[in-house]
Amino acid sequence: MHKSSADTIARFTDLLMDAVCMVDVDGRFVFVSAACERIFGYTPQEMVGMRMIDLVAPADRERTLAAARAIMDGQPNSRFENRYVRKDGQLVYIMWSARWSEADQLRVAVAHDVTASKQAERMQYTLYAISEAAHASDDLPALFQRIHRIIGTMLPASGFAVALRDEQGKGLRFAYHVHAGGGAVPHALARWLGEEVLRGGAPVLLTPATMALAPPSVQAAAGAEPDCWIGVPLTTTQGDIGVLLLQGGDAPGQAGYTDQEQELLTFVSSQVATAIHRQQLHSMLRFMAQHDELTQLPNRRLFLDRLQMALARAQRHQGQMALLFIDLNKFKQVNDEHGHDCGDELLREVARRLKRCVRESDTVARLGGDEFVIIVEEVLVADDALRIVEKIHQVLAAPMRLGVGVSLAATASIGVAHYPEHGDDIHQLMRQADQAMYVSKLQETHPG
Ligand SMILES: Nc1nc2c(ncn2[C@@H]2O[C@H](COP(=O)(O)OP(=O)(O)OP(=O)(O)O)[C@@H](O)[C@H]2O)c(=O)[nH]1
Repeated sequence: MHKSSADTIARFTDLLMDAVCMVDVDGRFVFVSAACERIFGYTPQEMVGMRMIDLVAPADRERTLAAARAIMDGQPNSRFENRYVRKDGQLVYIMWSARWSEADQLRVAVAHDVTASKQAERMQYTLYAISEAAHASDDLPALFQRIHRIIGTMLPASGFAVALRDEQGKGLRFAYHVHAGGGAVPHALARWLGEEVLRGGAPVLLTPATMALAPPSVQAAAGAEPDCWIGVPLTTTQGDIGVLLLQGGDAPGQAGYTDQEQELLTFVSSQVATAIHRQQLHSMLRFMAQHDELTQLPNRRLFLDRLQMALARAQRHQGQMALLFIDLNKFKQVNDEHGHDCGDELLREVARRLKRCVRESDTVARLGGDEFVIIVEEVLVADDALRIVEKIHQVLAAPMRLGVGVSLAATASIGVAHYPEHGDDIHQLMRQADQAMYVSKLQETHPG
């Protein structure tokens, strides 16, 4: 070709938005057009002579080499996609159109940067996945795990945490915190960053350069941890409900977070906040449907479920269990003499004391009025339940301070049913415990 027309073609090639590249049989760039600098971050002078495969994202190298071999075997490809690592460390998504020139022994290819549309696609997928997760999760821990997994596909992170405002709306409570290294306790830096984000109501990108913002004690506590973090507020229509924190990957040489990554996280954070808020409301409604409002103990419905499950467990393991029916004596008098509020406080205190008489795994429930029940699991001998009955009488006998100047002790009538001795279904056991309680009440009210 005449030199001046070759120069003209090269000039036009440089005007193209897509990059034209030529790669020799050894896989080295021998020509790249000007657009390469915009796409890959290297000047044409820097790129010529470099091995194409060295610029490809490691995860995409194997299939890129396979595609290059196929092209060199005479199979042109007009839609091959892979990712390159730019000079600044960012990933770019490229759609290639390439063919092999046998005469020149060169691969001639056009690179079209599809990063923006890939990111939009990814963002849409992420938003969709988060809203799916909100529907599919039964509780908050399950939702946090799903969100962690989804965001992990979008941004690298060695640590991931969700901190929510506590009930009083003042401090932060780490509701979820996972570190790739296995540690789960949020260290001082995460807590400080969370509080900063909440105070400012805006995202914070913490890099080695901005680390000096943290108080010296926090910097010292961070120690050798990688010090690149993004913190974004979780904002709903009700205001900021908490903070989402991401700690940079700790792979050697891994670049810290960028402003773009912070924007990305900020963009999805409102969807995350909505999902969490929705799940919080669900959990609250579920709790209200299953618990007694006054004492916060399980109500009759949850008690019946638990009893059914406890019985099934005992049957499966050939174990024993006990059911206690507890009815306060002369409770009406408390209301009549000291007022309903005082009666309420006594019921709350009785609930607290009953819980102290059994293990965490046992169930203390309020059936209504002054009637409580306890499911005691893994009973070894009948005496176990009797010991608990004794303990209940003791704890109720200690005076309870119920408001100004009122101090009362309570007494109760207690009936016990044992599985398997008194029946093998919940109705038989409940009948037995109720009758035993009634007998005890008669003895209390008509001694002798
Ligand atoms: N303060 C308060 N009182 C309640 C509540 N629910 C039921 N009560 C009252 O509890 C009292 C229960 O009355 P009873 O079943 O006769 O109980 P008691 O006085 O202990 O009678 P005995 O069991 O025979 O000793 C009633 O006066 C109810 O109005 C509540 O949530 N708060």
